[in-house]
Order: sequence, then structure tokens, then C-alpha cells
Amino acid sequence: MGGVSNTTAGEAVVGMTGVDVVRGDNHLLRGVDWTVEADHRWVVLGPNGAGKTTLLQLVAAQLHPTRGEVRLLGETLGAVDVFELRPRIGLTSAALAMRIAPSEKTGDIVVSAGYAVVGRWREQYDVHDLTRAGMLMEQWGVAQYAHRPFGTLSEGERKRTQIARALMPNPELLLLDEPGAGLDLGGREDLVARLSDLARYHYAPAQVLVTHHVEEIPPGYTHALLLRGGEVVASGAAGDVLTAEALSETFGLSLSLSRTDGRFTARRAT
Ligand SMILES: Nc1ncnc2c1ncn2[C@@H]1O[C@H](COP(=O)(O)OP(=O)(O)OP(=O)(O)O)[C@@H](O)[C@H]1O
Repeated sequence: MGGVSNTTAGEAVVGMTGVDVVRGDNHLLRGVDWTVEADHRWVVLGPNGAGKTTLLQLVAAQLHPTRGEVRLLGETLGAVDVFELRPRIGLTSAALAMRIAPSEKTGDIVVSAGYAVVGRWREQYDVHDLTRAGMLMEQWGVAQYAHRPFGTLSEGERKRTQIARALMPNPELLLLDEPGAGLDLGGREDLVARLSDLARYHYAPAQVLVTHHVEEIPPGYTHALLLRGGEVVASGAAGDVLTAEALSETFGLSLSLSRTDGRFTARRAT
């Protein structure tokens, strides 16, 4: 699924050391060290205001650190033209979805991704682009809506369209900011299954998924980073990091955690 990644050989996709992001007196992030390798699939978990979106903005090359170093796809933020870096990174978020005009055709939204425009039809798409867009829309279950305006799709269909669009330019890093937000149970389960397939696909890009809910972690995700108040509570292999103790500390309440068939469930400990 999603095409072959062409990540710079020999270097991590993301390498952060001692990263602070400060606004006024607020530390949005403090002392973050993080490495994402090409075959990693990371889930970033934390409560509201923990700094997850700020972290994602750094690795989307949309924000520079106040202090520390961010290496991204072999380049250093601050010493590279971010407009060259951004096309190598696929991003989905509610903020981006809001920029899509409801009247745009779903197929145009996907095929236009490589041209850095949202949904605008251009005559010069070549057969390769159209074929790839069609394949991605099939994979993400939205091919039948190619001629429908984006605004008529359900929330789940919109989320899947956004992911197909993010994968269109064959990115080396895929960033998913709360892809499960606003989905009903069926929509969430469908998305988790598709993301699980993508996670396990050897040639898929490195992936980082931000969520508030352990129930949304797709099986096949390899690593987890837990954030609270801008600081890393725990980070590493998912099996080591995703514990009741670490989650309780992250969310500031006593939680129990269970795992069945690779899926997690958390609830308040009684
Ligand atoms: N420009 C800014 N100036 C001051 N504080 C900011 C600024 N931008 C964000 N913050 C604060 O930084 C903190 C982290 O925000 P961020 O959006 O990264 O959190 P988050 O973990 O993504 O939260 P949520 O789960 O609610 O989306 C929040 O407390 C937010 O209010």
C-alpha cells in the first residue's frame, strides 16, 4: 500500500535532540529527544495541551525549535528550505481538512497533492498521476466517490480521502494528527484496520500517529511516545512504553490497560 519509500539511506527520518519550543513563558515542548527510523510506526499519546500538535508541526517542517536540533530527512531545520522538505512529508490533520473547499471533487483532491494545491484541477496531470490516485482511492475505500464533492462525504470518507492525498506524492514520512477524531465506531474500526495494513506494509513510509485514545492504536505500530505538559514521560518500543503505570502518569489519573489481539483498551482503575 502507498508506494515505495525513498528515504535517505543510512540516516534516521527524524532525529531530535534537546528540543524546546517556547512561547512567552510557556514551554510547549521541553528537552525532547526523539529518533524515528524508516521502518518505525510511532503513536504519540497525551492529554489535551500536552504538546502533540507542536511536536507534529516540527516534524512537518512547519515550525522551528526555540532550542535544540531537529534533523528531518537528512536535513537540519533552520538550514534547509522547508519548501523543498515539505513535499517529502505527508500530513493529515483537521486544520488541513478545513482548507479543502466542500465543492471540490474528491478525485481532484487526491490527484492534486503532488502539485501543492488543494483540489484544483489542472489539465497537465499525467497518466501516472491519475493511475496512482485511482489506486490509492481504491486502497482507502473512496474510489466510488471520485466525482462527488468532498463536502458530501461522511467524516470517515473524508479522513480516508485525506490519507490517500497525503500518500499521493510517495512521502518518506506520513503524519496523522488524530485521524480517528469524530468517527463513529464503524468508521474508527475501518480506519484502524486500514492503518494497520499500512503499518505492516514494508515499503510504506515511516509513520507518526497522534491520538488521545489507546483504542485508536493500529496493530503493527512499533513505538510509542507519551507526552505530558510538553515533556516526554516515556518513549520507545510500544510493548515497553504502553503500560498502565506510564499511561496513568501521562493522563494524570489511575488507569488500567488491557491488550487483546494487538488492540489496547484503557479505563479508570477501580
Ligand atoms: N502560540 C502559542 N503561545 C502560547 N501557548 C501556546 C501556543 N500554541 C500552543 N500553545 C499551548 O501549548 C500547549 C500545547 O499545545 P498543543 O496544541 O501542541 O497540544 P496538544 O497535545 O496537541 O493538545 P490537543 O490534544 O488538545 O490537540 C497548549 O497548552 C497550548 O495552549
